[in-house]
Amino acid sequence: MSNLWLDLGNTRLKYWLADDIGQIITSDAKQHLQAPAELLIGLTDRFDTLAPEFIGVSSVLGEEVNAQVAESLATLGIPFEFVHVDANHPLLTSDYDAGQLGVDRWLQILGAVDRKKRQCIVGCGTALTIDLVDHAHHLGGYIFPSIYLQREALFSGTKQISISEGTFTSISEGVNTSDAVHRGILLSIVGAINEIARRNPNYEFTLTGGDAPLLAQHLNHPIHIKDSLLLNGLMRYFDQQNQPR
Ligand SMILES: Nc1ncnc2c1ncn2[C@@H]1O[C@H](COP(=O)(O)OP(=O)(O)O)[C@@H](O)[C@H]1O
Ligand SMILES: CC(C)(COP(=O)(O)O)[C@@H](O)C(=O)NCCC(=O)O
Ligand SMILES: [K+]
Repeated sequence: MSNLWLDLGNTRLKYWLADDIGQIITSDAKQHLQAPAELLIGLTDRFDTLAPEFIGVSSVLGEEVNAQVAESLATLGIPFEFVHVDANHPLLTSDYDAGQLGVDRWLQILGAVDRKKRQCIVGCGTALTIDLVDHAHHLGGYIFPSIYLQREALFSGTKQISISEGTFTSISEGVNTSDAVHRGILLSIVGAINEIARRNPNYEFTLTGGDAPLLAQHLNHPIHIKDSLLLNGLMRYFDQQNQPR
């Protein structure tokens, strides 16, 4: 008995194949280059051989793409279900507009939620999200452009800044355009997360998403990195056996 869990984000398609006690058998993350349904078709042979009994899907790609993805999944002849935010879930309540909250943010919170804790969940994906959860009640949060989106915005929004390569490794002041851009962008995100931590001293911080390891290096307080938080949320949502790691 195995299940396939899909996370369709704005940059990458992630999938995990897990057994019925939530142990990961195989997983992968691929940039879908704005063609997730086509990428999925390319993966159907792999999914066929993995032969899951069920496919749980998280997608923030909108109804049109979701319909294409559903069409690709239907060719597998395996039951599948897209997750929708449940404002009255037994494990989690929220002040956020349930019709607007990204299902990935909601599942990341569901994957971490602990009613004995005050938690800050930071999603480090195409958009960077910060969500505050007080004893299993979601207070709300913030959305920022990721470091890459910020660099693209500077590139397209200015005449003289044509920086499109480079690494985000320091928040010390820069002495050339490329360093000033990369350090300024990194500082904007790291500074925001540190400010949220300063304002919420007794919150436990958990980072997830592709950029979590990069950002974590520059934070000046203890944090947890959990790269399978959304997966935990999917398994909890579909009521699979899994212990929060
Ligand atoms: N322009 C880019 N150049 C290099 N890597 C990028 C770029 N944009 C995104 N990425 C990488 O893709 C990953 C996106 O993280 P992920 O959590 O999968 O995002 P999402 O869930 O939004 O698809 C990150 O690891 C990030 O480093
Ligand atoms: C904020 C997001 C774009 C993050 O998505 P991601 O970076 O994981 O691709 C996604 O959660 C989303 O589309 N949210 C809808 C708007 C909201 O949460 O208010
Ligand atoms: K968009």
